[in-house]
Amino acid sequence: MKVAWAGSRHAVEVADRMACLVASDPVFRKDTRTMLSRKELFKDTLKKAAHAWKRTVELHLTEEEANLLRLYIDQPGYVDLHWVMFVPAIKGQGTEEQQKKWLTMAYKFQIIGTYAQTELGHGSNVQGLETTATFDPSTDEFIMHSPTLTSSKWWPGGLGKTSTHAVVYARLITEGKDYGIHGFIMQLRSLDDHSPLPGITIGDIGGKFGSGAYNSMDNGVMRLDHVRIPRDQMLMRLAQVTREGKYVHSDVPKQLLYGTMVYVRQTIVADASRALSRAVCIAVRYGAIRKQFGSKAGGPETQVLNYKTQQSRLFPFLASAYAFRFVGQWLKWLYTDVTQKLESKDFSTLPEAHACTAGLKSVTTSATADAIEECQKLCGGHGYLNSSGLPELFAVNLPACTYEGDNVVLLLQVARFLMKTVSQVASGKQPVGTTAYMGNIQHLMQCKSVVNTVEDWLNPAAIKEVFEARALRMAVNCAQNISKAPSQEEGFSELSPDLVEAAVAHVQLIIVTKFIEKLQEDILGHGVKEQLQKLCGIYALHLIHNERLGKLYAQVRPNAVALVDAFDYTDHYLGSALGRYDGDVYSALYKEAWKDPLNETVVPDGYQEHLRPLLKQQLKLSRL
Ligand SMILES: CCCCCCCC/C=C\CCCCCCCC(=O)SCCNC(=O)CCNC(=O)[C@H](O)C(C)(C)COP(=O)(O)OP(=O)(O)OC[C@H]1O[C@@H](n2cnc3c(N)ncnc32)[C@H](O)[C@@H]1OP(=O)(O)O
Ligand SMILES: Cc1cc2nc3c(=O)[nH]c(=O)nc-3n(C[C@H](O)[C@H](O)[C@H](O)COP(=O)(O)OP(=O)(O)OC[C@H]3O[C@@H](n4cnc5c(N)ncnc54)[C@H](O)[C@@H]3O)c2cc1C
Repeated sequence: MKVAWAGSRHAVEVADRMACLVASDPVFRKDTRTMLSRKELFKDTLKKAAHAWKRTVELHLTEEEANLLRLYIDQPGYVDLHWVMFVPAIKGQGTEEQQKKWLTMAYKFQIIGTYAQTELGHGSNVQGLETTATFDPSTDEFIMHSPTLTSSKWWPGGLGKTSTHAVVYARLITEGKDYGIHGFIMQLRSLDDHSPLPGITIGDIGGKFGSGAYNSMDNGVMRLDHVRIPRDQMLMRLAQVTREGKYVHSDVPKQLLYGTMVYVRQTIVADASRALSRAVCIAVRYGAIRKQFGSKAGGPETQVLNYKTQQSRLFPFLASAYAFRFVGQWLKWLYTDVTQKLESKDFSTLPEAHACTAGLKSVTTSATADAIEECQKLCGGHGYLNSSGLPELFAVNLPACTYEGDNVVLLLQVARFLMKTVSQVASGKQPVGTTAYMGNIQHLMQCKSVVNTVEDWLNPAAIKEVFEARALRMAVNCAQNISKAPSQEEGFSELSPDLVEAAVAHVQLIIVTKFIEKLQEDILGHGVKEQLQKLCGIYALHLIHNERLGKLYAQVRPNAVALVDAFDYTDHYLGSALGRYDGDVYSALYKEAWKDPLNETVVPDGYQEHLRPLLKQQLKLSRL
């Protein structure tokens, strides 16, 4: 099962090696992270990132190994933005010459970069950004400027205190005309003493949800006061400004400006499956240890994992973790395929790639945030302790519903794509890829489910048809209602809640389909495929048919712990007293409690000042 989860034997081996490297290095300790002040936590992040880089160089780690090392360190920081956004933005939007110049420095960490798009006033509406880049032909430079308070860059990770450079998104103005949003490489801080360059005001935007968690990241604010940069620091793969100031657009679609976001959304699906699997791992393992109430008087107490209510809340998450993992692996393939097509100037699959990455990012991160919260409840009181690992896991993954595109905004993008596809089908065009099912419109609009018995629900063809019919009927229903509105735009706006639901149904169909396709592959190991078939059934059916699932849950229960062991997480990475591999939960919880700074003294700070006078006063009152 570890191989099925990781994707290959090689993937299991590398992940194991990197996880153990991190777990055995004292610099990467994280058990007291939630007790650090913001300043201490930030410094700890700098230390870990520098140490990770040192180890990467010393051990000559490959890119795959270095990425895993960063993942298992498990502490958000500026390096994430550098590798996940800054480098890909230059790769996707820079010319070959620009890539050579900037990536050479970025790959050696001679510069640290971030992705500065969002502003105080606009995040979702990228076309509404206000920062300006005005070309000055007299000096062959762009003047980068924040004209209003709301144009302040706001949120970019690593911007606050660390980044030396950024890809900054700004409105390109030349020859008096506004050509809209484009990307520019800017140096922000001196490479000698790290002070901001003239005209740049920069800082951290402040503490965030939860303790520890995302507070390790210096999300930043930046204002630009007529800062000049050379013309060749505009990213010029999609469009160029000539020496004379002429704007020239390349023959590539302008949506490629959003390409970095497509790339990152795809990686976020993998992050979501990982976060969900960690929460499930903690809740399942703990559920096997925690006992509450006896079955008969004097008999042994019941493992809480044996309660049917516990199973019906928890096993859909276990199934979702596997479902998201497999769809994430497929999405990575889709992204690679689209990138290869783009390189040979075939842009036909771009809209589908956008819809798939946006939709899957949205559905998987929303489900993951909800599930982590529920896992906390599934662990009872102990789940609420920081030492369970769940509060931090929740706080770190909650913003994934917002960053890289608000989840509702992204689902509306999927809905727009679906409405276009429905109208193309109506005019006789055969849809392809993940919308191919819409071509089967005659049948799917009328068909009745072939399901008669409980067992029929486990037939993959039946499940798939149910999901196809549901998604198509919801999309067609929306399209029909939009066509009755005074205008397309008004109809879309009025029906947006229904459109979001239709988009979710389409995305869930993709997830179910990819799980079913995974089961058609050769899967090694005795009983592994059978377990995955049960999980696939649970994932699909819990979305539509909750009542009949009890039997499947009972079949999964004997292997539940093994199914989370297959995620192959070290105790260090899981970071949870409740989810420990050895099950020694109570001594771990007890030991963790003593690490709290409040326990440094027996009598707390503040006793003399506040507690004692209060108690003395009560003493006086009682004497009265
Ligand atoms: C302790 C644990 C440790 C864990 C470790 C952590 C691991 C770290 C891993 C990872 C780190 C990641 C850290 C996170 C970092 C976060 C970074 C950010 O947040 S960066 C900002 C993102 N900002 C957004 O995403 C804005 C969202 N808004 C948009 O994307 C757009 O503005 C949008 C789509 C909402 C509207 O776009 P329009 O204003 O141009 O309007 P329209 O008309 O809708 O679109 C025009 C056309 O372009 C297409 N389009 C839109 N987006 C596209 C795209 N991306 N690709 C292709 N086409 C696209 C559309 O389909 C439409 O096409 P037609 O004209 O209908 O054919
Ligand atoms: C932890 C974190 C890290 C981040 N890192 C970066 C970074 O490195 N670089 C960067 O540039 N940005 C970053 N961001 C910013 C992030 O990308 C934006 O917050 C995100 O795109 C959402 O935009 P917004 O904040 O403007 O939300 P808004 O768009 O203001 O959303 C507010 C509400 O309005 C709703 N809404 C908005 N538009 C519509 C619509 N058309 N129809 C229906 N409902 C709508 C949304 O659903 C939401 O409920 C980060 C954000 C966070 C939280």
